[in-house]
Amino acid sequence: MKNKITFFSRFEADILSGKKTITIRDKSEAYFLAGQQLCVFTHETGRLFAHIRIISISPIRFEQLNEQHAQQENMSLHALKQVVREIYPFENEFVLIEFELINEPI
Ligand SMILES: CC(=O)Nc1ccn([C@@H]2O[C@H](CO)[C@@H](O)[C@H]2O)c(=O)n1
Repeated sequence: MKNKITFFSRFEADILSGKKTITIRDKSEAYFLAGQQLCVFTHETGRLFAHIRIISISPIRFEQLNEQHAQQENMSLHALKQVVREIYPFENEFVLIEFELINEPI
């Protein structure tokens, strides 16, 4: 089982400060499991910058994104929808991955 995930580097600071605690992914990344510990890399350069533990993973549709998700992303709901649409222009079905930072290396 793959224990890696990548994020765009513009989200690194929010993840490391604990302000961003969810990510919305398409079904190509639906294989993660609650409890799993992941190494986190930047998408752009593949630099390891964090370790996280998956708290939960659940299906979600674009139109179900709400203010609570936006807060967990540390952005407005409008910005969150825009970001998701930029990354996944044609997708409607996603997985909501909730995570926490961990200190110990895997
Ligand atoms: C290949 C790769 O890295 N893909 C992605 C995909 C998503 N995201 C983040 O998930 C949230 C909603 O999609 C937003 O906050 C984005 O930050 C990301 O960082 N990187």
